[in-house]
Amino acid sequence: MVVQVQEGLGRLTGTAPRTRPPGPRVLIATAVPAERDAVASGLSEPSAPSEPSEPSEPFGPPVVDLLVAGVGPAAAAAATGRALALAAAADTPYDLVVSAGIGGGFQPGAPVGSLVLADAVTAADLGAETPDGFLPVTELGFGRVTHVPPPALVSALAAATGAAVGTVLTVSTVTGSAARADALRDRHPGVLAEAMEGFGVAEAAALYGLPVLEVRAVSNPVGPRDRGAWRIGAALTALTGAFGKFTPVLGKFTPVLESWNRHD
Ligand SMILES: O=C(O)c1cccc(C(=O)CC[C@H]2O[C@@H](n3cnc4c(=O)[nH]cnc43)[C@H](O)[C@@H]2O)c1
Repeated sequence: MVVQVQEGLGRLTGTAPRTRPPGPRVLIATAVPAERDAVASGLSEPSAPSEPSEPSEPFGPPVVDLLVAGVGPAAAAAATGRALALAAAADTPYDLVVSAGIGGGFQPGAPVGSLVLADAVTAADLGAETPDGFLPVTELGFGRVTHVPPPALVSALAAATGAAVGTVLTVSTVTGSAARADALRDRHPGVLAEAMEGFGVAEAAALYGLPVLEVRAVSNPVGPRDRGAWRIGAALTALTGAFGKFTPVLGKFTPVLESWNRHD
C-alpha cells in the first residue's frame, strides 16, 4: 500500500498487477483529522483476507483520496467541490464520493458503536417553518433535499460491514432534545442517524454527476444532550472496521461506478 499526502489530501492506492484495469477513483471526505485517520487505518489494513491482490478480480483496487473537509454542510460542500474541480481539471476525475465520520444514532435502530450506511442522504432543516409545521424547500418549489446512493452498492457494503441501512439526516444544529428527535423521526420514518456533512458532500458530488455514499459510525444517541454518553473512540474504531471491508466491494463495483449516469 502506497500512501501519498498532498495539500489537504491523503492518497491510498493498492498495488495492482499491470494486467488489470484500475479500480474506481474514490474521494472520501471526513469532517476532522481523527475521522480521516480512522478511515485511513481501515483502508491500509483491509480485513478481508483475499484483498487486494486476488488474481481473479477483474479490476485493481480503488485509488482513494482522503479529504478533511471541515464541520457542517457548507464547509463540506465547499471543500468537496474544490477537490472535485481540481481532479476534473487534472483529467483524473473521481468515480465515487463518500461522506464518512461519526454521527448521532436514532434509538433503538442505531446503537452507539454501530455503523449506518445511508440509503438516503437528506437535509433535515433546509426549508421553511410555517404555522402548520416545517416545509422542505422541495415543497416550496425549488431545490432538493435528498440524494440517493447507488442501492446495489449500499446493499453490498452493508453485507460486508454489518452496517444498518437507513436515512442519514444532515443537520446544521445537533439535536439536543427528545422532542426534536421525535419530530425528526416523524418526518423521516426510515431515519437511523444524523450528522452535519453528508448533504453538503452529496450536493458537490451531484454537481459533477457522481454517485455518493454516506457512512456513519455512531458516537452518541440522538436525543437529550448528554456529553457523558459520547463514545468517540468506539465510533472511530467502528469506522476503521468498516473501511477495512470496503476495498474489495468497491473494486467489484468499478463498472457500475464508471457508467453512473453523469447527467442532471
Ligand atoms: O455539544 C453537543 O452536545 C454535541 C453533540 C453531538 C455532536 C456535537 C458536535 O459538535 C460534533 C459535530 C461533528 O460530529 C458529527 N456528529 C456526531 N454526533 C452528531 C450528532 O448527534 N448530530 C449531528 N452531528 C453529529 C457531525 O457530523 C460533526 O462533524 C456536539
